[in-house]
Amino acid sequence: MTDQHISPLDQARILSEALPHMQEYDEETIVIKYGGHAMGAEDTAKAFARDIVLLEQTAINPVVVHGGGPQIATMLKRLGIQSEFAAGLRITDAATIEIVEMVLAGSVNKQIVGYINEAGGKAVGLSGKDGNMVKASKTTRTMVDPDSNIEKAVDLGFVGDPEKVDLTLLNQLIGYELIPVLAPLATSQDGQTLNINADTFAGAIAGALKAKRLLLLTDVPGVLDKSKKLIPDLSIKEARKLIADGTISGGMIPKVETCIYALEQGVQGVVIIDGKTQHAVLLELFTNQGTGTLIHK
Ligand SMILES: Nc1ncnc2c1ncn2[C@@H]1O[C@H](COP(=O)(O)OP(=O)(O)O)[C@@H](O)[C@H]1O
Ligand SMILES: CC(=O)N[C@@H](CCC(=O)OP(=O)(O)O)C(=O)O
Repeated sequence: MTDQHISPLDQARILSEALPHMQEYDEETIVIKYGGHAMGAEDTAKAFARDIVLLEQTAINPVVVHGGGPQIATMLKRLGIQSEFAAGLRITDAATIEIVEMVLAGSVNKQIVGYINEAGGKAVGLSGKDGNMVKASKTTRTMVDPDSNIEKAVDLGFVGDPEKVDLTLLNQLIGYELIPVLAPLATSQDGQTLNINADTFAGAIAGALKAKRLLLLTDVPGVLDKSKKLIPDLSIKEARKLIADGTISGGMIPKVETCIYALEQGVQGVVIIDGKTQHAVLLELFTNQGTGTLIHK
């Protein structure tokens, strides 16, 4: 696993340089959202799992929240079920929620758990339904109808916004040095399963845990400007402006909104980074080289 081009002395120096960062995060909780697009290559996914185990080993409490949008899309296509998005959220009917749960809480969740455990960690795969962790209410959104130009309510079906996070189960797991790996599903007050955007879910978990950091791993280097150049840092005000003028669109909107929410809930540092870069998590936390977009107050 060691890089043949780095001398043993340099390896020791690199480890030593990580010490102040390890001390900064000692006993702190860090929420890492692993996006479906970032999960692509097996070697990167395994490197990600190793990074998570390394965090646990250095007395950090990692909590992983994963997505799986592309993986859901592949399964729906295979089954011949059409799927559409409104305001960046999947319109989820009764047939779709079954597949969403099967893919998220089943194959995707168990694969990440498997990789972390293979790397020597003790991951526990759950969804927000377990232990009544996340209660959600059905999402309501309005959109402007292009024909009439009138705002209309869109029925997104079984899609939810987190309302309440119960930390009992998560705190137990963290206390026993187990690594929670969470699929973004929740229960409504009347017991229905709801599909939650994984960024929104990660923000709710990070906010409730008062996490020290929230890392959102995606498939782009961070927030890009109109000429596709990386924006290294962004204030809440600037971020809102970029959403309003359309520079930030699609799946980047819930991501940036999650960052704003998490900051307002007291999470200290929130970044969007490229999860396709090997060891993106270690680079971000244990080196002085921030790689993606830092969003701040
Ligand atoms: N300003 C922007 N900067 C970077 N990405 C953007 C921007 N606006 C829209 N996007 C899109 O957002 C995508 C990331 O969101 P998404 O596909 O939901 O990722 P994930 O699966 O990681 O949650 C990028 O691949 C890109 O196509
Ligand atoms: C309501 C809604 O849109 N839910 C998402 C949940 C998965 C997700 O968010 O995955 P990524 O992070 O990989 O995009 C969906 O069905 O695709």
